[in-house]
Amino acid sequence: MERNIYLDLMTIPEAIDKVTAALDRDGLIKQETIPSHEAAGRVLARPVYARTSSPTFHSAAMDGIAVKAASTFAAREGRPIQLVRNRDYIPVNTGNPLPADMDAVIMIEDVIEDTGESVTIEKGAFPMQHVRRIGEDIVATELLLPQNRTLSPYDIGALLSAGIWEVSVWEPVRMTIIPTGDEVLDFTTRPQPKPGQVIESNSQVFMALASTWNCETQRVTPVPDNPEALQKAVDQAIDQGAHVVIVGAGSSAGSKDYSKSVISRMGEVLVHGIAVMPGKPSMLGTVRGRLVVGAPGYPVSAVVCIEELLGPIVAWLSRARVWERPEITVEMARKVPSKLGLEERVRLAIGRVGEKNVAIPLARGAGMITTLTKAHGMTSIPATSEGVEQGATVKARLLVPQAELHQTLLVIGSHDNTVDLLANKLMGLENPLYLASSHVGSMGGLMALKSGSTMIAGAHLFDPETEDYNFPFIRKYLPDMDLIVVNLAIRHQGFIVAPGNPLHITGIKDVIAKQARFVNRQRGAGTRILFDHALKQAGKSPADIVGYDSEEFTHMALAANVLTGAADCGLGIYAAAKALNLDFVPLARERYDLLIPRAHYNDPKIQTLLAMIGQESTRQQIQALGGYETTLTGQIMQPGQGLDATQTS
Ligand SMILES: Nc1nc2c(c(=O)[nH]1)N[C@H]1C(S)=C(S)[C@@H](COP(=O)(O)OP(=O)(O)OC[C@H]3O[C@@H](n4cnc5c(N)ncnc54)[C@H](O)[C@@H]3O)O[C@H]1N2
Ligand code: MOO
Repeated sequence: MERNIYLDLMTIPEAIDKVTAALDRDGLIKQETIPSHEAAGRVLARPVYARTSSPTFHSAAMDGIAVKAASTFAAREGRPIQLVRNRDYIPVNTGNPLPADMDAVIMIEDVIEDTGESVTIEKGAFPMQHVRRIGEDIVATELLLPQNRTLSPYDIGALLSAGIWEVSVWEPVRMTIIPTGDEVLDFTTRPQPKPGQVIESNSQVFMALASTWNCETQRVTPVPDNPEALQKAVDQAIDQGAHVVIVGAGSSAGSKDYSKSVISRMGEVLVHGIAVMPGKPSMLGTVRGRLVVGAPGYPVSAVVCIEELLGPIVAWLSRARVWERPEITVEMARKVPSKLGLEERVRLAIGRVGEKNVAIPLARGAGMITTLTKAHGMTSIPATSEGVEQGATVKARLLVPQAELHQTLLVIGSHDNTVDLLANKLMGLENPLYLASSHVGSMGGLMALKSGSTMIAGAHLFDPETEDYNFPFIRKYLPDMDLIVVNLAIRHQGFIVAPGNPLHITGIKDVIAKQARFVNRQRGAGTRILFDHALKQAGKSPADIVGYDSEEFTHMALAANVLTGAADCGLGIYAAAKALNLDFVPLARERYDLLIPRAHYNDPKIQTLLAMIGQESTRQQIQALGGYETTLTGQIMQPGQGLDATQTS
C-alpha cells in the first residue's frame, strides 16, 4: 500500500505563490452583468463612468428663500433690508431647483419678518450660499468607480445616483465541498454517532466562511473512502461549474487517505504539506484548470487551511479587497512550548486585566472546534521558536470585535458548573459581560493570581490539617497578596458511576476492592487533593487505584469517561453526573470560592459579577442544578471558617 508522505513543507506564502502562478485566473473567472442594486460585495470587472450628474441642477440646500446675493449685500445687524417676493426672492424648500435669476439661499431661520409678500433680513448672502451646485456629487462622464473595486453598500447608492442600472462584475467564485470518510455522518440526517463515527460539520464551517467572501457554495453528501467515488465526485463538481473543489479530510498519511492519489491522477498536486500547525497536511492542486483543495479532516486544521491558505487565493481569484483581522498585543498567562520547524497557531482567550490584554492559551488539539469558539484571538509562534514564556508579550490576531475584550472577564482556575450558569446569566444583561473561564485547576488559578494574569480565580482547595478551604493555600503560595474570598457555593463531591451503580461502589474501599477503572483529575485540581486526602484517610495509596494516572481537566470530561465506559468511576461533582444521567455516590462537601485581589475588587466587571451572585434568582438556579448548597453563596469568607455559615462577617 502506497502512503502519502509530505516532507516538502512549504510556508503559506510560498504555497499561495505556487498556486496563483499555476492558475489561469482570466480563463477561469468570467465576467457577468448584474443589476446594480444586487451588486454589493461583488467586484467590478470594468470601470464605471457616470451617466447622470448629481444633482442634475443647482439645488437649494436649505429651506428658506432663494435670492440674488447682490441684492442682499447691504443688510447688517441693526440695519435690516426688505425684499419683495417674486422680485427679490422666491420661497424654496431643500432640494428644490434654484429659481432662474437667483443665486443664493437664505435659511428661513435668518428671515426676521415674513409678511407673505415681503421679508426682512439682517444679514447678506454670498453667491451660491446654501446651494448645491450641479454635479457637486457626481459629474456625468467622470470615472465613478474603477475596475476591480469591491462594491460597498455606499457604492450601490453612487451607482444608482449616477444612472447606472447594471454593472459588469466578476463571477463569484463557485466552490463545491466534498466531505469524505466512511466514518463521517451526514448531519442533514440528524445522526446519532456510534463509536468510530463523527458528525460531518467541517463543510458548514467552510460554507459559512466562504459566504463571507461572497463565494457561491454547495456541499455534496459525504463520499465514502473510495478513490473511484472521490474521483467521480470531483469530476461532477467541475462539470457543474465549480472553480474550487474542496475535498474534506483524507489529506494525511492514513491508509484511506486518497485525496493525493486522486488529485495527482486527475491533475497535479502543487502543494502537500505546509509548515504550519494545525493545518500541516493541507493540499492544493489543479484538475482541469480548477483549484482542488485537500483540507485536513481535523476541524481546526481545516479552518487554518481554508482561512489562511484558500482565503487569500479566493481573494486573488475574485480580485476582492481583503480585510485583515486586527492585531493586538497580549501578555501570555501561561508558557506555550512549540515545535521547532513548524509555525504554530495557538488559540487564545483574551481579557482585560487592569490596563493589559491577558491571553490564556487554549487547548492545542486540532480536533477541538470549541477551541475556536472560545478563542478571542490567535497567535502564531514562528517555526524558529521553541515557544513563548509566561509573561511574554506577543501579537495576536483578533477573532472577535475588539470592544468585546473590554467586556470580557477572565476566570482562571477550577471549573464549576455554577460558573457556566453565571456566564450564561451575564450574557442576559443589558450590557452583556462575557465570562471566559479557563480550566486549569484551583492551584492554576492561584498561580494566575500570583502572576497578575487574572482578576478572579475559582478555587476549592481543601486543607486536611485545618479543615479549612483556600486560605491555608493562599497563606502558603500568595502570602503577600491581599485577597477577598467570596463563596459561590458549597458543592457535593462524590463518585460518578454508571447508571444503577453496577459495581456497587459505596466508597474508596469498593473502588479498590473491585479494581474499578478510575479516571482522575489533573494535578493541582481541588478534586484531586480531595481524593488524595480520602485515599490517605483510608490508608491506601495511588498504586492501589487502577487508572490513577489518567487525567481529565473538567468534571464533565471526567463524567464523559464514565458515560462512554472508558472508566468505571471518577471523583466529581453531582451536577456533572446528573447532566449525563449517571449515578452519584456522595463522598464529601466542599467550598467553591472566588478569589479576588482587593486591587480589582471595585472593577465594574467584578462588581457586576458579584451583584449577579447576590441575586436570589441565582441562588435558586444554583440549587436547581442539584448537588449544591447556597448557605454561604455571595458571602465574604474568613480564614478558619470551613463550611460554617455562622462565622460570616
Ligand atoms: N502518520 C501520520 N498521521 C497523521 C499525520 C501525520 O503527519 N502522520 N498528520 C496528522 C495531522 S497534523 C492531521 S491535521 C490529520 C489530518 O487528517 P486527514 O486530513 O487525513 O483526515 P482524516 O484522518 O480523515 O480525519 C481526521 C479527523 O477529522 C474528522 N473529520 C473528517 N472529516 C470531517 C468533517 N467533514 N467534519 C468533521 N470532522 C471530520 C475525522 O473523522 C477524523 O476524526 O492527520 C493526522 N494524522
Ligand atoms: O497539523 Mo494537523 O494539521 O494539526 O493537527
